[in-house]
Amino acid sequence: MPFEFKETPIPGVLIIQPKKFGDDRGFFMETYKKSDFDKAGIHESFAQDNHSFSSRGVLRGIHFQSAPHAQGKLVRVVKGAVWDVAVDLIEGSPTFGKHFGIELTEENGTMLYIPPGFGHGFLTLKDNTHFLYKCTEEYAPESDGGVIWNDRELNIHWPLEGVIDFPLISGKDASLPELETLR
Ligand SMILES: Cc1cn([C@H]2C[C@H](O)[C@@H](COP(=O)(O)OP(=O)(O)O[C@H]3O[C@@H](C)C(=O)[C@@H](O)[C@H]3O)O2)c(=O)[nH]c1=O
Repeated sequence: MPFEFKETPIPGVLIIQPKKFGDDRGFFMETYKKSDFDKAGIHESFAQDNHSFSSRGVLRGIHFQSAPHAQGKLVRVVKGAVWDVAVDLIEGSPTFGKHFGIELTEENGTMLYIPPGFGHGFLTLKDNTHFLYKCTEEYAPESDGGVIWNDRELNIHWPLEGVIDFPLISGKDASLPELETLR
């Protein structure tokens, strides 16, 4: 199989390592294949592909879309590096409020699958970071939701040291509510 799927401490969140075929020209890799993802338990189909570009120290998140537009996401970095975080925001989940973080870089090519209903955010660790992701549902701004990046209860350790003193965030993200409001 051209992918290695690894479980994380949060059921449903998967680390996916694609296999790179390098040669004199560069490399080739598959980044999504329905049959292999199905075998690994990812049965959702994807409806939208996104690409964002950020300078170093940008923090986007923590975002989700609520039902019926909840989005599963398959995320990766093609240039630069991020600290990527998935947060379980599924009501009644035994791991509600728990998060998983991982470094995704141009070099490691690692991908993360974040199930529908989860929150997602990332901090860019390098300048000129290009972030690509597939979503299982289309953008539905009326279903937009989020949690503030530095929520005390979530207690996410964003690796800001050596990157930036305070992350660059959008006005929208600066006014996101605390986790408590989702209960
Ligand atoms: C997400 C999105 C935004 N937009 C528009 C709305 C707005 O004018 C502009 C920027 O939107 P945002 O500020 O929401 O972009 P951004 O902060 O990059 O939002 C993204 O953050 C990461 C963490 C995610 O997980 C994504 O699902 C998405 O929520 O792009 C679309 O047209 N389609 C989309 O799918």
